[in-house]
This record gives sequence, structure tokens and C-alpha cells, in this order.
Amino acid sequence: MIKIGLIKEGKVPSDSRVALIPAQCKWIMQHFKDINIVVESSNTRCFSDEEYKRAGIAVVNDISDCDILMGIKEVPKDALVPNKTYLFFSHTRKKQPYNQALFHTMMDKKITLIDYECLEHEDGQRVIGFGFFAGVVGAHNGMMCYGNRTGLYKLGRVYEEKDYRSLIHQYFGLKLPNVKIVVTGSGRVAHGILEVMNLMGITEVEPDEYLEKKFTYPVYVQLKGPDLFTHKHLKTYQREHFHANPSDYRSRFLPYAHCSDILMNGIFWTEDMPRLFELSDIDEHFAIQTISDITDDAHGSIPINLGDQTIEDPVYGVDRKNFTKTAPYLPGSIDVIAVGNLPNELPCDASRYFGEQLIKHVLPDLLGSGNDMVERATILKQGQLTNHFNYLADYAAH
Ligand SMILES: NC(=O)c1ccc[n+]([C@@H]2O[C@H](COP(=O)([O-])OP(=O)(O)OC[C@H]3O[C@@H](n4cnc5c(N)ncnc54)[C@H](O)[C@@H]3O)[C@@H](O)[C@H]2O)c1
Repeated sequence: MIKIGLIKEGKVPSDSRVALIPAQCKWIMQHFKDINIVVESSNTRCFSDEEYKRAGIAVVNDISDCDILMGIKEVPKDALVPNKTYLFFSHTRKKQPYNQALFHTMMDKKITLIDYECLEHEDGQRVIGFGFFAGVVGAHNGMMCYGNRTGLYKLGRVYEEKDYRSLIHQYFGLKLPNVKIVVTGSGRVAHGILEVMNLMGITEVEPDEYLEKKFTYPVYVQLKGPDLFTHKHLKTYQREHFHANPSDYRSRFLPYAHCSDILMNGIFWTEDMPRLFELSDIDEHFAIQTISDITDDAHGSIPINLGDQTIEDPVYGVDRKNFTKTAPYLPGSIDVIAVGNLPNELPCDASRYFGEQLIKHVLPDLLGSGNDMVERATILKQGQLTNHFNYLADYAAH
């Protein structure tokens, strides 16, 4: 019998998402006779203790007898139970300095750490994540802010809706102006953005049409790798080559900045990749007024992302001349929406989606049948760095 414990989130500000919702826990217990799931009591989850109890899941105060502990965000150092196997987003794989002390504590406590972010298919595609709902919420917020800026329509806040279904109801009867929206990316975030574009009845057009034509109805274009980047000399795009040598490429985005009202950014970005545009590109031809930077790297693919806002206060302006932060919706500014925990605006739906992927792609492996995906996502084994993560040796040294 394997005992899985869903831990109480300890990070501040607290996260209300869960790895498995009550119905999923029930389903697992019915279908896998050798798994027992318990839930650590919490009053900040999007599903209450009562809802887990109603699904037949025990709610406990002590999870120290579990074999596997699942959370979402970083576990506070003091709460880590020695010698256990943990699954959560540790934000350590890029040697994040702010989590180095946590990493050292996990080593000292001989913990086995499996990081959701490191669960990948053989070809390197991520298996599990919250990206889809980040895309949904980010796209909604982008449209909401453009409505606030122009006064042409009004959209409410996502987190005030009961769930995704009631959010969609907001879109019935929504009359949008002839807005032009450029969407970047091809992963989960991009899929979430496209879902909102389609639910709002915005028409998709091809890149050449988008660049050349004026439309009498709202349109969007989706730009993927080859539309966004080209080799500096060969003028080609080859996916594997680009992933391995991003600094050999330059951005092709600028023409879209000259004819778009809104940018919804959902690309995957690293420091060595070209930015979509540079600060010097923001001139009188730069037409974009609202940027929802869902990718959300400060000073990253969007150079005027000046850092994170919160769900409660998600938008700021950036002055077009001196690139300083301003109040939103000013004529001389571009509005930027930069929030790092977007799925938290729809925590129940995002948790259900996450749990489905966990059950489908990870659970069989976790129980020891399947391929070595879990092995490859194991950063620490009983406190020791695994071979796959040898590159973290300097980060782990203490
Ligand atoms: N703001 C938020 O709340 C929030 C939430 C979730 C994700 N995000 C961010 O959004 C971005 C996109 O996330 P996603 O869920 O769509 O990711 P994803 O893993 O679903 O898709 C990433 C895409 O990037 C491509 N890719 C993978 N490795 C690459 C590499 N080395 N170089 C270039 N391209 C590569 C993949 O082919 C894939 O199409 C990420 O930066 C993520 O951190 C933000």
C-alpha cells in the first residue's frame, strides 16, 4: 500500500490550488487498490476539508506517515518531513538563488524531490503544468485592460466568477471593436489564449493578411517559432537548431508591433533568446497599447516588463519615452499586465486540469510501472543530487 498525502500549502502569499481535487482522489482510490490518499487539513484550499471528506478522503493533521507528499508551491523549510518523497514546483532547476536555502535543507533532510516542472516526454516537451489556465486568465486580463483603456467595452475580473463556465458567460453578447491582437507561442499558455480568443468570437487570420489588411471586425494572429525568429545569416528557422543556439537568431516581431493594438505573449523564453522587440523599437510606429505578458520574465522577452504585479492589482503603465512605471491607461504609456500566478484566479478549474494530467501521465510511473519519466524528474534522491541534475552541483554545495 502506498500512502499519498496532499500537503497544506505553506508559502506566503498562500496558493489555493491543489494537485488532486476531491473527485480525482476518490477516482484514484477506486481504481488503484494499493493507493491510499489523505489530505492535510487546510482552510486556504479552493476545495474545503469538507469537500474532501464528502468524497471519502480522510482529512488529517499529521501527514508524517505518508510515503509520497504532494503540494504545489515551495514547501517551507520547517514543514519538510525528513526522508520523504515530495512532488512540488521547487523552482530550483535554474539555480534560483531565493530557493537555495530550501534546496540545502532538502538535502540535509534526505528528501527525494520530484519536480513537476521537470516531468518531460522523451523529446523534452513538458508533461504537466498550469499553462492553459494561465493563458485563459492572461488573455481575459489583456482584453479587460484594453476595454478599460479605450472605454469601448467592459469586462469584469476573473476571480470574481465562480468558475470557468461562469466566466465564459461574460462573453455572450460582448461587442468588441475592430481590434487587432497578436498572440505569441505554441504551448499550453498559447492554447489558453486561443481558447479565449475563440470564445470571444475573434477571427483568426494568417500572418501575411494580418500585416497587410485593415479589418472591419476583431482579429487575432498566432505567431509560432518560425514566424517569430529567423537565423541571423541563413534567414531560416529550424526548431532543434533554434533551441540549441537561440543567440544565432533574431526577432521578426517588429512589423506586428506596428499594426497591433494588443499583444498576448505566451512564448517560452530564456536569457539567450532574442527579445520580441527592444526598447529602441518603441517609437511613433509602435502601435501596441496593451501587453499581457503571460510568459512574465522581468526585462525578458518583453523589455518593458518592469516586474510583477498582483492578482488584485495586475496592470501598470510604462512611459513610452523614458520607460518608467506610470499609472495604467495614460495616453503616453503602454499598459503591461505581469502576474506570476495567473491560474490562481481560477484555482478550482486549474487544479482539475492539473490533476487530470497528473493521473494520466504521471501516476502509473510514480507507482513503478511505465517509463523512466519520474526518474528523469527526480532532482534529489534521499538528499543526493541525481545524475540528471549534476549541473546543479555548485548550487547544491554547502
Ligand atoms: N504568468 C503565469 O502565471 C504563468 C503560468 C504558467 C506558465 N507561465 C510561463 O509561460 C511560458 C510558456 O509556458 P507553457 O506552459 O506554454 O509552456 P509549454 O511547455 O506548454 O510550451 C513551451 C513551448 O516552448 C517550446 N520550447 C520548449 N523548450 C524550448 C527551448 N529550449 N527553446 C525554445 N522553445 C522551447 C516548446 O516546443 C513549446 O511549444 C513559460 O515561460 C512559463 O513559465 C506563466
